[in-house]
Amino acid sequence: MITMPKLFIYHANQCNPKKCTSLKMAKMNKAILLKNPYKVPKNSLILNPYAEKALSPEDKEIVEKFGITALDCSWKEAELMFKKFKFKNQRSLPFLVACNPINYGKPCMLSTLEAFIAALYITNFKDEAWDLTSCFKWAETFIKVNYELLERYSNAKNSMEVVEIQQDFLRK
Ligand SMILES: C[S@@+](CC[C@H](N)C(=O)[O-])C[C@H]1O[C@@H](n2cnc3c(N)ncnc32)[C@H](O)[C@@H]1O
Repeated sequence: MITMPKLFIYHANQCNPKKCTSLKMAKMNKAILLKNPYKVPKNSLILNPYAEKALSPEDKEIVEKFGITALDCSWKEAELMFKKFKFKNQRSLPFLVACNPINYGKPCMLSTLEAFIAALYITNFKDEAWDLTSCFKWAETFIKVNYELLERYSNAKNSMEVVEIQQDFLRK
């Protein structure tokens, strides 16, 4: 049985609504859309590409208890947005390649949907990660292309080991 952790999205309204993965997730009842950044649940795990600490399986408890939050904004505004709001449990995702049509093939610039899929997979909510792939046709490809890395990250003990796996992969 699937027990999807709560997924929150602060939606900054900077997207093309036809292509926005967050709006689709909300429409499919996979995530809760927040219009006010101050309503972001303060203990949830915040997906921040600029955070110093990498997400690891050690974060499973936070995810289970408080859920995951992403900030859906334009990549042009993203760094500034994350500086503006002070969140508690901020984590970056380790090296993974985007498979969404806008940033296809680019490392680390994941869509909100891909970021949630990766976070769930690495914290060992794998069935839940696969379940989210129903939102877009290309989402399954994201897991398939990154499968080896996602598996390795999901077997790491902690954030340090996740970074070691990433370094080892990038060296080769
Ligand atoms: C910048 S928005 C762009 C969203 C795009 N409009 C869409 O439709 O998916 C993507 C969000 O996903 C999360 N995200 C993406 N890549 C990430 C990474 N490498 N590490 C952590 N979070 C990431 C962050 O919350 C980020 O703000």
